[in-house]
Amino acid sequence: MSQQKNMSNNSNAHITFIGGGNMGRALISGLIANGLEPNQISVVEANAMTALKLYEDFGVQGIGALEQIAFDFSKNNVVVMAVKPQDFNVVARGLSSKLKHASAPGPLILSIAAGIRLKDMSRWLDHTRCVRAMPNTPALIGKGITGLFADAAVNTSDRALAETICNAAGEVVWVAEEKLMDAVTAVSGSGPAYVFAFLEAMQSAGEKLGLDAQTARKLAYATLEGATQLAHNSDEHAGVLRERVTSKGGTTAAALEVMKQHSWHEILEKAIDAASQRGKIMGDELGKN
Ligand SMILES: NC(=O)C1=CN([C@@H]2O[C@H](COP(=O)(O)OP(=O)(O)OC[C@H]3O[C@@H](n4cnc5c(N)ncnc54)[C@H](OP(=O)(O)O)[C@@H]3O)[C@@H](O)[C@H]2O)C=CC1
Ligand SMILES: O=C(O)[C@@H]1CCC=N1
Repeated sequence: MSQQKNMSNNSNAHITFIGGGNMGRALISGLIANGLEPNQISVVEANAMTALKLYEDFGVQGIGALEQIAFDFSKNNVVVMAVKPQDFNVVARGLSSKLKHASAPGPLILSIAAGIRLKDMSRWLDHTRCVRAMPNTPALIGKGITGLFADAAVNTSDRALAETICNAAGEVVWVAEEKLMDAVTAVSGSGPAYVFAFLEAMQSAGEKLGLDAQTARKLAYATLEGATQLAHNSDEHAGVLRERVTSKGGTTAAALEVMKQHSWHEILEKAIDAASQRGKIMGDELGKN
């Protein structure tokens, strides 16, 4: 069930994105669709073409570089750090010099960067009003899910503000320990890519069996969407739903047997574990700066 809250209630909020690439764009799209006015959002975006496209599509004003920012540091201000993890340190240190001039408590900083830990971002920013978020690209159509983590220093109203922003992109879950953000990243942050890879394989398998590309695509996409919604709306475990499709000695059993022989379940678990490990390594390495 959707937990979305309408952003139009946040009439004073101003959200500045630093980075308006794939994920920044997806979140901006969700926020605008949820009632935030374009003049409530700014984007600091190094790539002029990316910034122009955001302006054309959403009416959101682009700022070429951090140095050109003139923040109004009122209480509702939020800065979303949406640059690549490798660029985070430099951007955070640049932002830190701006934050020094802010009246307390300064803006809420919401980081969506994979791996970057709160203690490191707080150190680089010299700022503790920080929350970590891990959204995913279905945010573009308001169907995302975001994992959130904040440490005990972050108060209830800041948690609510972070949640409201992320709700514009879809559902929200909080995790109790920061290390679980790597698991969230591995399951749902990266997750759409696994699903798209699955769709690609379903479609190409259909084509190899003689279906034209359009028909194979339609069958694959509708099946994924229908099965996902069925599972979502059901109280039963996905395994029970799977068994209902699997007639004894039938076609599904033949397919599942091949998937079992190739350790499909284990492969997916290993892949998701690799993503989580990568998040931890990125956090360890980038945190040394
Ligand atoms: N893509 C996804 O599905 C998800 C991504 N994330 C996280 O979101 C963050 C962004 O990822 P994603 O959107 O995919 O990356 P992108 O590369 O698409 O977007 C980052 C954007 O920031 C720009 N940029 C780089 N340096 C600066 C700077 N100093 N000031 C302003 N803008 C700058 C980049 O420009 P240029 O291209 O010219 O370098 C680029 O347009 C990452 O930290 C990632 O971990 C989280 C969840 C899901
Ligand atoms: O691939 C990545 O590192 C980012 C984080 C989650 C999705 N994309």
